[in-house]
This record gives sequence, C-alpha cells and structure tokens, in this order.
Amino acid sequence: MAAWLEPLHAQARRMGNATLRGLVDDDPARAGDFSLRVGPIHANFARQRMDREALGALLGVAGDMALPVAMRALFDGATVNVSEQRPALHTALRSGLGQGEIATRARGQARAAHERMADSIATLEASEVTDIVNVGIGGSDLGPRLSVDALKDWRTGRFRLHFVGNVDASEAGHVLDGLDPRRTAVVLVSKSFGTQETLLNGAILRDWLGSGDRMHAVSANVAAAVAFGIDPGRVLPMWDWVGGRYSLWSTVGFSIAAAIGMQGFDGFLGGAAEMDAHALESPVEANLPLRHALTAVWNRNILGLPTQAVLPYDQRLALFPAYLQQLVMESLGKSVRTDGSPVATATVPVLWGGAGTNAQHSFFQALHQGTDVVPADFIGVVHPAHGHSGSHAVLLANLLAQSEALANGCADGDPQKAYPGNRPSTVLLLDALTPRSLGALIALYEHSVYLQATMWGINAFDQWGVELGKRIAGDLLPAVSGKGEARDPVTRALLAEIHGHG
Ligand SMILES: O=P(O)(O)OC[C@H]1O[C@](O)(CO)[C@@H](O)[C@@H]1O
Repeated sequence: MAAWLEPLHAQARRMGNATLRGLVDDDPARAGDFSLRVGPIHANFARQRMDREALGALLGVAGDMALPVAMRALFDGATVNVSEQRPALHTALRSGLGQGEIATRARGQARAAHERMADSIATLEASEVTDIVNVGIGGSDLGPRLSVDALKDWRTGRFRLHFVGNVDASEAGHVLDGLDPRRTAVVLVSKSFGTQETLLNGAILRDWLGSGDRMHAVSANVAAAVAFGIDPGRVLPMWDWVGGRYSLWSTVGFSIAAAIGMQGFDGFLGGAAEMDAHALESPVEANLPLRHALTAVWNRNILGLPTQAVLPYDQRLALFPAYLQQLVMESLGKSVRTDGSPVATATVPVLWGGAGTNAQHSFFQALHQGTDVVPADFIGVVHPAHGHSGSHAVLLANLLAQSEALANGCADGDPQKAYPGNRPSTVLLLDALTPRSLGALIALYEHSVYLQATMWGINAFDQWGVELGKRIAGDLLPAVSGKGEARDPVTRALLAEIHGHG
C-alpha cells in the first residue's frame, strides 16, 4: 500500500461505523461548512463519508504531496505527459495564468488559431450554409457533441449542428439523410489525422459533398489534412501540447463556436478560465477541484468503492456522463506509474451515469439497494431556461430527495423494503446552464482528474491502452473481408459464423 494512504486509512478506522446521518446530525454546521462556491457553481460535500478530522488529514496529504506545486507545473507547461514527452496545456487555450516561455508560446498559437476559427465561422455565416457536420471521434467528438447539446438554449440558430463519430456508416447515413450537400459544411476534426473512423467517415462526407469548398479540418497534422484534399486555408491548427480529451477549448470546439457564436464560445472559455484561476490560486482548504479529487481518492482508495456515478438532473447534460467517461477513464485508467513501476493503489473507478429523473426509473434501484455502494455526483441547475416552474421544482425535489435517500436510508421491518443508506454523494449546483457555467464545470472535472493522477503517480495525458485493439483490428481486416485467416481460434470461430451468414 502507498505510504501516503496510511494516515487516511487510520482516519477511516477511527471513524469506525460513523454514518452519514450521524455525521450530519452530530455536526450542525457541517451541512454548510462542507460546501464551496466557485463563480456559478456551488458544491456540497456534506454527504461524503468523512468527518472534519478525516478531511483535515486529506488536506494534509494534498499539502505533503505538493499538489498546488503540481498544478502550477501543469499551467506552466511542464512535461506532465511523460511517456510522450509533452506538456498538457489546455489551460493555455483559455487563461493567461501559465508562466514562462512554453505557456506563453502556446497562448500565442491558441490566440492566432482562435482568430482563424472566428474568420472561418464568419465566412460560413455569410454563406448559404445551413448545416454543419462535425466528423470526429473520442476527444474530437464528445466535448463538442456535449457542449452543443448542453447549450441548446444559447444557440444563435444560424446553423444546425450534426455529429458523425462511429465507423458504423449507419450514423453518417442517418445524419446525411435530409441534408442538402450544397448547404452543408463539414468539419473533419482529428488531432492525429490518422484515426481510421474519422478518415473513413471523412471520405464518405467528401464524396457526398462533391466539392471540397465546404470541407474544413482541425488537426495537428496539417500536411495529412491537406493530402486528404482539404484546402490549406480551411485547415485550422491544433497542437501536440493539448490532449484530445482536453481539446474542446481549441479549434476542436469549431462546432460549439458555430452553434453558440464566438461571443458564446468566449463565455465558455471564460468560465473555464475562472475555474483555472481558482484551481491555481485558492488555498487547499477552499479549492474545489482539489476537494473533488480528494473525495474521489477517499472513495476509491480508502472506502474501496469501485465505481462512480454522475447524475445530471438536467436533460441538456444527458451526454455529460459519456463525455466524462473519456475524460476520467482514458486519463486515469492506468496501472503503472509515470516511471513504469506498478501502482501501489487502485486507480480509476468505472464511471457511469445518466440523466435524472429518467435514471431513477432504470438503475437507481441498484444505487439504493444493490450490494455495491456507488458514490454519486448529482448535478443540478437552479434556474432553468424554460418557464415551467412546476416541472423544475419537481426535478430539483427529485435530485435533493435521491441524495437524501441514499445518505439516510430508511429502516423497515420488511428487509425487501429497507434502505441501508450511508451511500455518499456530492451535489453540484449550477446557477444556470450557460456557456460560462458549463466551461467552469468541465474545467472542474479536468483539474480533479489531473490531481487524482498526480496523487496516484500516473500520467493523465496518454492512452496507450487503446492501441492494441486498433492494431489487432488492422491485422484482422483481411480475414474479415474473406482474404485471410485469423490466428486466434476464438476469433476464427466467430469469423466462420460471420462468413456463414455472408
Ligand atoms: O483526434 P484524433 O487524433 O482523431 O483522435 C481521436 C481519439 O482517439 C484517441 O486517441 C484514442 O481513442 C483519443 O484519445 C482521441 O480523442
């Protein structure tokens, strides 16, 4: 076991069987004291299974591990992505807090690309284009897809936005169905410009458009985009210093900016910048991303909870769990430390979730009475963008009720009807769902992920685990197409079945 976890385990032992209900009842100030506010986000951690002393120990660990120093290193462009020898400067895309030459240069590149993106969007706005299709996958899809969906109340209405990610061509087919190629622009987003799915979908879209005039690209590999047939004037740059899953703040956010306008996009960046300043400058005891990260580590390593649920009580945030699955699980799904040695702690929890109240009618049964305790992040929005105050009151009442029910449980003489309770959750309340608050919310999770990775000694910015499957798929392609044999016997048997139906 990692030595830094020992005092935390000692805290858990001291707390013994303390329950959430007991913690709140015995400490009347806890409900308010265990909360933090940053700009448009209020966070309440009172229903996490730690008392003040345990929290103090966690904050002590944060200091001992020099987490504030690690945060400064991130902003200043230290080589935090060790296996690829790169910085991870997503903060330079939205705030001016990074010091030194590397961060300054990145900011300059980001500013210039941002201006070019604004010009491209202005040109499209002045054209006859009515629809824009974002073609990309993973980080080149999930962030833009989430943000365009979440900010639907902020859309200018100038364009309809569409997304094609899956190599399953039925997605492209269904998206293109009903679109007019003469009034549609395509933006091919791929940091590497080597992602098979995106290149195949890009080729489908290129053929469908019949002209390269409305084909745009975003890539760190400009030469490959040009070789693909995209006019160099329509290729917007990104860089190896920004990770794909951290890239929606860059030109990768083209579709977001097209949807909500450059002013809206700047508000989105501004919200993230607000969280950046807070993450970098606020003391450990008042630092929201740090508290979020310490809570995650406590739940994973001290309480041994293997999964984490994210439960947005806002239909506009329904894609947030899917977005976070990449951010969290691609970043933290590691078993070796940055030096290659095995980790001495459990790392990434399985992240899952869905929008309330719908999820209450699907998997909440397991949250309340299943044998695994699942910590949850509830995300609510105080002011809706619609006028149906009655519905919104019901939505918020359900959010509050679920967090309360999970924590307090309910005894019953009939064991089928008893709720064990003592199930932890955090409640995040956004004043309203705006570009600013969404930017701040995403940046909160980004920083939390980085801090968790720092505590575990792992690299949050590489993803070698996705390569093997890609390689095997490449090797298997001839066999799937009936031009070869698979080596693996199970795969061979499955191919026989597939071909038997051919
Ligand atoms: O933007 P690209 O280079 O097409 O990559 C898409 C995605 O593929 C991955 O490299 C691996 O799944 C992700 O990290 C990335 O966001």
